[in-house]
Amino acid sequence: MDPKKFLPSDANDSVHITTNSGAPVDDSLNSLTLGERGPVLLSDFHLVEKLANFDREVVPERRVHARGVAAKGVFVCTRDITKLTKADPFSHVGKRTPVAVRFSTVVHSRGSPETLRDPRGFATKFYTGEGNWDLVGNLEPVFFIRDAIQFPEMVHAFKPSPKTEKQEWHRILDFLSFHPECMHMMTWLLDDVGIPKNYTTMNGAGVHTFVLINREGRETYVKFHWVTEQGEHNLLDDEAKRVGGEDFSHATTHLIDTIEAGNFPAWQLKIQLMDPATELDQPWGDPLDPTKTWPEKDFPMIPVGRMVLNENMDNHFLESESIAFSPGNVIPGVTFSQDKLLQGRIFSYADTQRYRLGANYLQIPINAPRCPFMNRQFDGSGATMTRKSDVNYFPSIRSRADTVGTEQVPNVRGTVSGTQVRRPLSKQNNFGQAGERWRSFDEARRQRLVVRAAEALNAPKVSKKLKGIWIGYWTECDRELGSRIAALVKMSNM
Ligand code: HEM
Repeated sequence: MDPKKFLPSDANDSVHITTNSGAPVDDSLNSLTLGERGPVLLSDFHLVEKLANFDREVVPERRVHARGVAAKGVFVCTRDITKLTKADPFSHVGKRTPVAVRFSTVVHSRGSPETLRDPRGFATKFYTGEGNWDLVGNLEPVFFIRDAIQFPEMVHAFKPSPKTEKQEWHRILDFLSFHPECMHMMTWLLDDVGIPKNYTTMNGAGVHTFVLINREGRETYVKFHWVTEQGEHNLLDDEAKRVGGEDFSHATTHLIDTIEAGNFPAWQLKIQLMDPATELDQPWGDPLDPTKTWPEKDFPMIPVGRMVLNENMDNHFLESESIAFSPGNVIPGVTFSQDKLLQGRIFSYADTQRYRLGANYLQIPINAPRCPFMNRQFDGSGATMTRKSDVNYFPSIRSRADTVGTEQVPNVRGTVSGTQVRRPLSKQNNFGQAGERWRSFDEARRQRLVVRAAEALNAPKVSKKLKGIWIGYWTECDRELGSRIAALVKMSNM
C-alpha cells in the first residue's frame, strides 16, 4: 500500500460532506434529536466528531515569539566562500537554496498588536542538500543576557504580570537591574528600531558567534547579518499608535500584500569573520558574549548571498504556526561556538517543539528535510512517514547505507579542557558599546532614546532605588546620557 496515495486532501472530491473517515453525512446542519425539539442523541457520531475536532484545533502558542508571519523564498549564493565553509548553500556562486522565513514579535500572545516596542524575530530555514539549517535570529544583533540559565526568568519579567496579565516596566527593570550586560540591547530596544515600520524594512542578525568549517576542518568565527534592500524604516511612537489603531496586524498585512503584489522583499546576507586564535585579544570584550557586536572597521561586512521572499504561505496553521526553527539545526560547514546563551538554545527549541507540535514535528511538511534522509526514529504520535522496510534498527547488514559509512562530517570541534565552574565571562565591558551606539545617533534620535528611557523609569511602581540603579547604568554608558535621563525622571514618588 502506498499511504501517500490515500492522504486526505482538501480537493473536495466528494459531492457530499463526509465524516473524517469518509462516510457520507446526510445532514451537517441539524443535530440528530429525539423529535424536533430534542434532546440531542449521543449517537450523532458526526456531531460528536465535529465538536471533538474543533476542541483540538489549536496547539499551544510559542512560549515566546507567538505573534508572527512567515513566507517562502530563495537564497542565492553571491560570493565564493568555499575556502571558509563546506556548507551546501555556499557550494558555488549562483547556488539556489529554498528558504522559509518567520518574522515575529517576542513578548505578547498570538494576535497581539504588531506595533508594540519589542525585539523582532527573524528566523530563516534553509532547506539545504545536507539538512535544514536554521538561522534563528533577531532584528537586534545583541541580546539582554549571556547565559541561558537566566532566560526563563528574563521572559517571566518581560511577559505580562501573573497578577495583572499586563506587561509592567517595573518588573522588567527590576530583573534587568541585576544584569547590566543588558545595556547595549537596551540601546536597541529603546531606539527607533524598537518598532520597525514593517517586517520588510528591518535588518536581521544571527546574534551569536558561529563557526564556519571548511573541507580541511579549519574553523573561522562568523557573525551573520541580514541587511534589508528596502531600507531601514521605523515607526516613531506616535505613528505606531496611529498605525496600530488602524490595523494591529499591519506588519502581517504588509508582508502578505507586498508578496501578493509581486514586490518581493530582499535581504543581503553579510558575514563578519574572526580568526579564533585572536578571540582573547579583542579590546571590546569576548566574541562568545552575545551582548557585543564586532566593530565593523576591524571586521568588515562581507556580502555572501541574497534572499528574496516570493511566496506567501498557503495555510497559516500548517505552515506559519507549525514551522519549527532551532539553532540546533546546523549543517556540515556551520556549527556552534561555545557562547553559553547559544548552547542553551540548542536544547530549548527542539524540546518546546516536541511539546508544542508533538514528537514527530519534523515530519510536518514545512519542517521536513528535502534532502536524502535516513534514520530509524520515526514512530509515535503524528508519525506520517511512508515506510515499508522492517529494518527499524541501526546498523543493519541488510541496509547498504548502514554499512557504507558516511564522509567524515567536519562538525565536531577539537578537544576542550577546563575545570568545572559556574562563572560569568571575565571580560564584561557592559557599558562601552551602549554608549558608543547612543553617541552615533543624531541629536533627535538621541533625545528620543532619552525620553523613552525616562518614561520607563517613570512607569508605575518603579522604586526610587531602582531609578537610582538605572540612572547609574545609563551614566556609565555615557555621562551626558545619564544626566539627560535623570533630568526627566521623577524621583519623588517612592
Ligand atoms: C537561552 C536563550 C533563549 C532561549 C532558551 C530561547 C527559547 C525560545 C523558545 C522556547 C522559542 C519558541 C520556539 C517554538 O515554539 O517553536 C523561541 C523562539 C524564538 N527565539 Fe528564542 N530563545 C532564546 C534566545 C533567543 C535569542 C538570543 C534569539 C535571537 C538571536 C532568539 C530568537 C528566537 C526567534 C526568532 C524565535 C521565533 C522562531 C519562530 O519564528 O518560530 N531567541 N525561543
